[in-house]
Amino acid sequence: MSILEVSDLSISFNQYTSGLKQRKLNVVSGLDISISEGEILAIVGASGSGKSLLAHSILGILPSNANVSGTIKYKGEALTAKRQESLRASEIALIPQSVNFLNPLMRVGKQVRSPANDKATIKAQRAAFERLHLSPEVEDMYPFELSGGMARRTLLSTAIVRDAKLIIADEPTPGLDPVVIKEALQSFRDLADEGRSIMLITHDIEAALQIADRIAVFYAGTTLEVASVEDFTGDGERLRHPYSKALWRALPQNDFMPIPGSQPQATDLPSGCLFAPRCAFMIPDCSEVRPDMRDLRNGKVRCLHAT
Ligand SMILES: Nc1ncnc2c1ncn2[C@@H]1O[C@H](COP(=O)(O)OP(=O)(O)OP(=O)(O)O)[C@@H](O)[C@H]1O
Ligand code: NI
Repeated sequence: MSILEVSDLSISFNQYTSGLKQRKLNVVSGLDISISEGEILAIVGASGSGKSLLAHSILGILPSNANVSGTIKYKGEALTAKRQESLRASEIALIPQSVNFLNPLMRVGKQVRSPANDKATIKAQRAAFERLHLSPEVEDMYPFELSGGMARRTLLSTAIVRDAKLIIADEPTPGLDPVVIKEALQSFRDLADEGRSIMLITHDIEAALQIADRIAVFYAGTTLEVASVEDFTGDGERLRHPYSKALWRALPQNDFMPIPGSQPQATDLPSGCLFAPRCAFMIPDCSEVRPDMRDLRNGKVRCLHAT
């Protein structure tokens, strides 16, 4: 069963331009994803493709000038603002993109346990630190004393102590050395194998492929494909969307050929398929119709002629 289901999510921002004119900036449109119990869904996509906004909309922490439409269901029930607030403190944990999220004035052990500070929580915090290779002294440190890797592991231990059921990790590995990345990724896999669900947001397809079950490929605020990890193989012949194939081939161990062109801006989205202007397989229809997400070979794709 899906623990989280996002359907047809769109997010726009009201912006004032010169002369107090208002315009609506559509940054996410028609986005669909789901995560099952014990599953790791990786979200990959270029900077600005809407990954963090998806995370923030699930948690209900978008800025006040955001307009949201579509449905987000957690355990089969719609996530209302009230439910989001109580789940944020219990079952759903965000490991934010910025480590500035840590309170600079509070010792990290206390912070990880907060708001509880009873014996059982102290025990759980110490066990989580041990599990993530944070030595006992770290408990009494302040955030400025932590390295980037330690800060990220501290944030992850918060989710473990709280026994979160759904962990949303937004870029948990940038700037870490390869050994630490490997360890951090393995801890995500272990947590999923215990039955938790994880949304892993990353630029790093190779990292995602090491631990995820499925990968959602984001582009210009929508999902172009959802594929299982096994589909990323060979020349990319099992992938469905020309963009996912091109991303796969652009990896260093493959052809290492970048995709010409760049992702369109929210102010200037093409009217048909969002990828059409860069697509080597584009036909005239592609610039007229925005393709719906459809099921294809045990995955999903948003492309008129993917087979
Ligand atoms: N408060 C806001 N007002 C207007 N536009 C915004 C706002 N927040 C985000 N955006 C725009 O929405 C788009 C998606 O942003 P988002 O942070 O989700 O990207 P991302 O995929 O997480 O990128 P990155 O990989 O760089 O973290 C971007 O183009 C961004 O400029
Ligand atoms: Ni982001």
